[in-house]
Amino acid sequence: MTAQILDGKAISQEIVREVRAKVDARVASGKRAPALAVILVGSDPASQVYVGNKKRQCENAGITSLAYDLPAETSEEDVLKLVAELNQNDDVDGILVQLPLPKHIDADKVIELIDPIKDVDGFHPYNIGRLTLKMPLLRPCTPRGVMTLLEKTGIDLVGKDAVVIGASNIVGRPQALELLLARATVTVCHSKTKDLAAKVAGADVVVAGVGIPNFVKGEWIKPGAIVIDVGINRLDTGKLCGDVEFDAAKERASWITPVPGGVGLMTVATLMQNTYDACVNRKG
Ligand SMILES: Nc1nc2c(c(=O)[nH]1)N[C@@H](CN(C=O)c1ccc(C(=O)N[C@@H](CCC(=O)O)C(=O)O)cc1)CN2
Ligand SMILES: [Mg+2]
Repeated sequence: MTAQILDGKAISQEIVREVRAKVDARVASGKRAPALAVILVGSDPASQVYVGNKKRQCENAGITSLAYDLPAETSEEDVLKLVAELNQNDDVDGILVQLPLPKHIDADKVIELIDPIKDVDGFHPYNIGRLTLKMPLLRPCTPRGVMTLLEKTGIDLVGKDAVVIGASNIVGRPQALELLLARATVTVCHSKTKDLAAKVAGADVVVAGVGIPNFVKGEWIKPGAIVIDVGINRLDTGKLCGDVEFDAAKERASWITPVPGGVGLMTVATLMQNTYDACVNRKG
């Protein structure tokens, strides 16, 4: 079996077009466009690419983006002060702090200060709590983007055995909650998991988000499984690759996401949806 490609490029463009239509209707009715504040501390090259993609998609979606590009030496106190100001600014609907932050800044502290109604990354304990309790409000972009990719492709998850590899706050944990909401049976694997190969071999759906190139071997994949690769690893050659051995896995899977061109693009498109949603939640 050769897998079909879950096309993050086409579906992310569709999502951004849908957001654009809603923003245009909103502006035509006399309301202002949604506004997103993006805070980038330092000059990590990957983060610069991601933030650049976010700003470009804001333009495509008709969302106003406000850039706060701060030097790496910015103190934690100054970042917290900026977040507090943006919380109070009625013209700002969404606040995003690009991760990772430099080591001297406590990311949990910064995230917890963001007003949950403006938390378009969905990382605040309030929003994660709501997702846990089956009452989602703003949902983390990567896991929500994965769910949209599956929904728009017509893939039903009810009753499927899903294995999530990686238990990070950004990907693994919220992804498990999303899959549970879609009524899959979910196993979360991490660095201490015993016999990962066997867990993966039993899975109808595999979501890999560990950040290690080619960590998931193609031969582990159950024939016909759906493979979602959240990893974006930069090789010394400059090439991007995922956490899954793509060429081998695609010979066994029924559906697979490419890297690049898969989940990463959905993350950014979902941020546009979340920013629109945050604006409507705040302003009607
Ligand atoms: N505040 C946040 N920080 C981080 C998040 C997040 O959701 N919020 N997730 C990741 C990185 N991420 C978002 O910021 C992200 C990852 C990938 C892409 C993307 O466009 N990927 C492209 C390839 C881009 C490239 O050339 O490198 C693709 O996969 O095709 C955008 C955003 C960590 N930090
Ligand atoms: Mg994300």
